[in-house]
Amino acid sequence: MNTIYLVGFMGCGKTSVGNQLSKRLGVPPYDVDSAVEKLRGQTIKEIFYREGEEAFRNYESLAIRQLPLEHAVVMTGGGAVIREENLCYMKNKGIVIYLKTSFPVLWKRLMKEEERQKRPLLLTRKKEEIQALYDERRKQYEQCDIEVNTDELTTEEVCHQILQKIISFKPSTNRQN
Ligand SMILES: Nc1ncnc2c1ncn2[C@@H]1O[C@H](COP(=O)(O)OP(=O)(O)O)[C@@H](O)[C@H]1O
Ligand SMILES: O=C(O)C1=C[C@@H](OP(=O)(O)O)[C@@H](O)[C@H](O)C1
Ligand SMILES: [Mg+2]
Repeated sequence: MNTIYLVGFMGCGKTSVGNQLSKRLGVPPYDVDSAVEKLRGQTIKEIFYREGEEAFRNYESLAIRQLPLEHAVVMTGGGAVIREENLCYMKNKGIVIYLKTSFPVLWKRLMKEEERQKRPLLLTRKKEEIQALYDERRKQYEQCDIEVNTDELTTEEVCHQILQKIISFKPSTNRQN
């Protein structure tokens, strides 16, 4: 089985759906944020505050390349696609799935205090700045292989749609090995 990479903005459900999907497929889940935390022995929040976002992006890019290339579900962080080379790498190695969610729905999910506290960008930027980030990143997310709109779906339903869509997915012939 090709590795499945989940991408999309913070709060679209990559971590929750990825955990369910990996169970359904009987393969391990790899959350890139968790891999970075393990690599550095600090939380994402601590890394942002102590070392800065650029350092976090370097660890994130490294973690994506250290994960297995087969039989796995990989949940990226929302900013993993900022670096074009990360998106190219994932598209080349596996199937990239975009969990598409409208900004008002994301905002509602992210404003729960426990969700907000986990995400340094939400603690340091205003709503308009986060919306601008969302608009800016959309172009990158839209280059993925498969899209699933999560607005009206439960995480189980998102998982089900992914399973249906990957059955008929044909990888492009210009992949590089
Ligand atoms: N389809 C969904 N419907 C309702 N709530 C969701 C859905 N997907 C995720 N959530 C909730 O949104 C929050 C963020 O989910 P998470 O999986 O951490 O997203 P991500 O990893 O993409 O940032 C969690 O509280 C989660 O339960
Ligand atoms: O969008 C981003 O830049 C980030 C998203 C987070 O992951 P989730 O998308 O899982 O929240 C995490 O990687 C970090 O806080 C930065
Ligand atoms: Mg996550």
